[in-house]
Amino acid sequence: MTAELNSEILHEVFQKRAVNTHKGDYGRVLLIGGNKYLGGAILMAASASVDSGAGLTTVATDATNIGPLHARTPEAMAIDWADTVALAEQLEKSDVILVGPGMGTDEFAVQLLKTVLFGVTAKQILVVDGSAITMMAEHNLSFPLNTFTIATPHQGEWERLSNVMIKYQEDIPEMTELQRQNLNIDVLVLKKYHTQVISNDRHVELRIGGPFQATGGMGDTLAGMIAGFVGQFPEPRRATEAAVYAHSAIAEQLAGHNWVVKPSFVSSFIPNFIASIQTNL
Ligand SMILES: NC(=O)C1=CN([C@@H]2O[C@H](COP(=O)(O)OP(=O)(O)OC[C@H]3O[C@@H](n4cnc5c(N)ncnc54)[C@H](OP(=O)(O)O)[C@@H]3O)[C@@H](O)[C@H]2O)[C@@H](O)CC1
Ligand SMILES: Nc1ncnc2c1ncn2[C@@H]1O[C@H](COP(=O)(O)OP(=O)(O)O)[C@@H](O)[C@H]1O
Ligand SMILES: [Mg+2]
Repeated sequence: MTAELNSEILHEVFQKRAVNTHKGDYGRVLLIGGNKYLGGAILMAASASVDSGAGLTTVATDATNIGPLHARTPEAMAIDWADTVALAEQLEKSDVILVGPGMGTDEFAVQLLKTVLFGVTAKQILVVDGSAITMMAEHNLSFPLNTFTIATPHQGEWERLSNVMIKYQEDIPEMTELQRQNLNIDVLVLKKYHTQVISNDRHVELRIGGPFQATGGMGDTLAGMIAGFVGQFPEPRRATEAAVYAHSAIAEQLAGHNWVVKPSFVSSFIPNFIASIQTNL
């Protein structure tokens, strides 16, 4: 049976920060996404990364999103994703790269995704979400072999990627695991009511959270949290599990007095949530 992902993961992953550290010790995170129409997705991922505690967050996005990003999250840096020189420089120096939120699936986005997939190295961690997953499926692209890769599809995206309808996979966890291996995904975050996190050493299921999270941008926020967590905490499998748990734990707390929990509201409570666990360490 699939084990439950519970709050123990937070105590396992969250670590006190040594006093003599600096921002370079907490992850250089590059977030790639947000076309002219879906800029909000990458803005939400950016605030989630910053609020998670990533040391440095940089966003590569359509030029139209840069002003709004700076107005909303001045802590994040930005480049125009059409600037190939700046993009190559950021791709090289980042520890964690998230690609996909609000990226769209046009020809420019396909080429940009290919640049990322071919450009990432063994020293980096790649998080693939949203439109990037859809493009991987539509264009039969492979996840990179030598880079630790985290994929965060919702059920619709997972069906596209795995080519098997969810209803045939639901009762056979081994089937999902086989697909994960075949696709060369190191951590699969299969998002739904009771999200599953599947990696080579364990398969866990989230049993918190609820329909108050069923609102656009909730997954973009989770993707930014995962990027921020794997950038600063060791062991990316466990850090991903902690992000998945914290994301829904915060939403559940806020749902006590909110009918729907806005994704940006979740982000704004991440520092408070981590501190509340930290004080118990
Ligand atoms: N503010 C912004 O900028 C926002 C930008 N966004 C960005 O938009 C891009 C497209 O992402 P997307 O998820 O919105 O659309 P898409 O890839 O077509 O998938 C939907 C299809 O899958 C199906 N489906 C089945 N199970 C499902 C499940 N558990 N959860 C969800 N869907 C499920 C679903 O079925 P149906 O609803 O018909 O039942 C439907 O057929 C992506 O880059 C994202 O980052 C959004 O985040 C919104 C806010
Ligand atoms: N009914 C629900 N119960 C628990 N979690 C949910 C529910 N509906 C959505 N979520 C969570 O919200 C997030 C939605 O992700 P996604 O569909 O990618 O959103 P978006 O792309 O709009 O940001 C996932 O983490 C998912 O598990
Ligand atoms: Mg999504």
